[in-house]
Amino acid sequence: MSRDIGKLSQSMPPVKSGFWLWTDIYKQNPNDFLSKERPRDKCFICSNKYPEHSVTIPTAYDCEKCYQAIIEEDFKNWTSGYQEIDMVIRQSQLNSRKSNYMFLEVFPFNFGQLEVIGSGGFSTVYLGIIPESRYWRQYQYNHVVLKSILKSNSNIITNLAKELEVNSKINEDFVPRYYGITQNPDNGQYMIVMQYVAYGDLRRYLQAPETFISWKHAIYLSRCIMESLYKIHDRGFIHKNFHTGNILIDHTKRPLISGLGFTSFIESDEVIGVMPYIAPEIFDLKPYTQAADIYSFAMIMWEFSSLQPPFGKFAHDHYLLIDICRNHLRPTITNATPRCWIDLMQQCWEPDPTKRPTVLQVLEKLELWYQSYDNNILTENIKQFFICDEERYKFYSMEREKIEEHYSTHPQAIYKSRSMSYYISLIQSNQIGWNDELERKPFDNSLNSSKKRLYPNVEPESNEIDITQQIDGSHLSKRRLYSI
Ligand SMILES: Nc1ncnc2c1ncn2[C@@H]1O[C@H](COP(=O)(O)OP(=O)(O)OP(=O)(O)O)[C@@H](O)[C@H]1O
Repeated sequence: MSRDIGKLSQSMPPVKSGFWLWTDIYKQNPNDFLSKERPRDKCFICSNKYPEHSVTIPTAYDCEKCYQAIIEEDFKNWTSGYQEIDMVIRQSQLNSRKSNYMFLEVFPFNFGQLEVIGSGGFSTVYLGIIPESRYWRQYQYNHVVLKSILKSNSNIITNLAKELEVNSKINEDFVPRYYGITQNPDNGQYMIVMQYVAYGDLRRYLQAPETFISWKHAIYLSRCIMESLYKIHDRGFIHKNFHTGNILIDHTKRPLISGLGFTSFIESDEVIGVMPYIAPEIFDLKPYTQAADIYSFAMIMWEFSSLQPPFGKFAHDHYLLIDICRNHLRPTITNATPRCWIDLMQQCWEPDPTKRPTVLQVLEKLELWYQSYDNNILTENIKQFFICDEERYKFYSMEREKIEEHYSTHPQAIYKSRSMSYYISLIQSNQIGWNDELERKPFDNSLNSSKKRLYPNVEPESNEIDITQQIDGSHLSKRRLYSI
């Protein structure tokens, strides 16, 4: 998994950073291109004065006008085969100076032997080696990731162009870098070329044998995730498919948010996602709001507390969905969870989206806990995190077999994104309306039905702890909480 962490690419040319096109002028005579003899305050090609600074070794790239001209001149030398995609790539190259040299390109299909490293609901993900390029760019590793798009529809090219555009525009270090696009000549399939993120997705990271997720680390990761979500919401975006498979952990153990622009692959009003992370109102055809991402985050919080994916011991079918939407079933809270974490999580998974906190409110709490933890300020909350850490140690000191059993999921628990259209139509055919649903309902048989479908091998018995009393004001029916 941590293939070549820390091993930087050996193949970088010894020139300045940024967008660098291997133009003929450079290839034929690098000395001429990088001459020290030229004037340092104006462009040696067009004689325009540089805005404020003088440069040490003047190149054609120091002048905005000539920079654009060189890039434009090169447009005739490449194409993806589709004008729509070419336009997005061209724009990213023209903007690259302003966007911290984030640019897209069309790669020849030359990535060495590809190795499958993951798959999502709509894609297979491969690892390949850094390809040859017309440009120079700084890579973190010798590898890049190629993502093939499995779902084909009539708009595949438009959608691919949209995905590239959204991701190149975000241009922040909390998303994995998109490098461009390539096409496999054997089957004509298009693949997105992107940054290789060393530790893979958060779900995998949480369960890796070498990982120890202390509460402090859980708070740190949650805080970074919410910081990124804040930036996404602040720009008016909604992620819409926020789950631990879409959060990648880089070599510094910092989370990156992937899957943005993902919904562009979907027919406009189709709901796509992983059932336990989708806010219940979405199944009632309410519009996506930022509060839906907050609900998904509650599930991620639960995953940090239990070290299991939500509803992992359940089949992800319409029985579970009815329990979630109509009976407000939520994952069982483990007894090794600090009170403040439970409170925040419960606020985030409120059935009524208007009662959920905003991303900023969540972020403020996480920041406060992180700072207190880091500075050893022993508030009541922090003491609880310390106590719960002791339970963590006990969990991690169990035999690996038991730990694996804890992680195991029901064979019909599906953590890859898929269309929810079928389930939505079932929910819609149900007579219970959204407003009735918000009334506090007694536990009903349908909940028992999904309980019966728990994965038989992993149904916990001996270590059940009933802490229903601890859940203040909960409208949830009696829940059994399992120690980890
Ligand atoms: N840039 C990357 N670097 C390393 N691993 C990656 C990268 N992108 C994806 N992966 C791995 O491949 C898996 C599948 O990724 P993909 O984006 O196709 O699906 P996903 O994120 O699980 O989303 P979904 O199922 O919602 O489509 C991820 O969960 C992760 O383990």
